[in-house]
Amino acid sequence: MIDEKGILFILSGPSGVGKGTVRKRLFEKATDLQYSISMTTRAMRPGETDGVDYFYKSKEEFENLIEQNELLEYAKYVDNYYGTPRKYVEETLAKGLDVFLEIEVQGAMQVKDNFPEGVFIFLFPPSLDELKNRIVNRGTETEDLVLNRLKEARKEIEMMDAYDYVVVNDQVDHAVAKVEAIIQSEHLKRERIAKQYKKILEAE
Ligand SMILES: Nc1nc2c(ncn2[C@@H]2O[C@H](COP(=O)(O)OP(=O)(O)O)[C@@H](O)[C@H]2O)c(=O)[nH]1
Ligand SMILES: Nc1ncnc2c1ncn2[C@@H]1O[C@H](COP(=O)(O)OP(=O)(O)O)[C@@H](O)[C@H]1O
Repeated sequence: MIDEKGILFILSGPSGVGKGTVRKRLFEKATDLQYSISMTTRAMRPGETDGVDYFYKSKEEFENLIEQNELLEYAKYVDNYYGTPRKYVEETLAKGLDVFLEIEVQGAMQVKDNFPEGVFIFLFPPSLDELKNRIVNRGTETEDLVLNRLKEARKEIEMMDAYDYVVVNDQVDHAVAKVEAIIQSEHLKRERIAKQYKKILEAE
């Protein structure tokens, strides 16, 4: 059978590289992708909406979701849990729609175990100095945490080999264009495979 499921795209990379920024810009343009809204225990920030930016959960609620195997992956990040709802992803893919995840690296590696056929995109900083600048400028971390994040980033960058694509986030628009090109080329690849499969069937 030809796989008529949608494609799962995973955008990941070190903290501060610009995952959220690139994802938001992409979704201002792309309409065919379904963004999987994550669950989190972190507090809602001003301007955020429950069910739009995240589904906000208490620690107890989140731990229940883990126990009931409701999460495709989850990770602890700065003392808060973040996770991807399994049902939404599986059901949306089954409808033939593409799903897009924007998650940190530990979570992406768990998705890889469950969905090796997913398309894994690693967002890469132009340099470690620039990564540091972005973390500092974002202003959400103390100096100690910035150093911690950079140490983590070095380890995360070593995981790059597990990904299908690497996109340098030099300028947001350039990075978004590259992600769009990846999505388009993955579709073409699918179509080509489906055509070849049809030919083989017809020849039989
Ligand atoms: N593993 C995992 N990471 C997530 C998920 N949702 C968001 N993240 C990541 O969690 C990190 C923190 O996100 P957030 O609290 O919104 O703060 P940000 O640092 O301003 O983007 C980012 O690296 C996100 O990519 C998820 O469902 N699973
Ligand atoms: N291409 C870019 N050039 C300059 N600054 C950027 C770029 N992409 C993101 N940023 C900035 O870097 C900081 C971290 O971006 P963010 O999207 O929060 O990263 P992540 O989601 O990977 O932790 C933010 O202040 C954001 O505005």
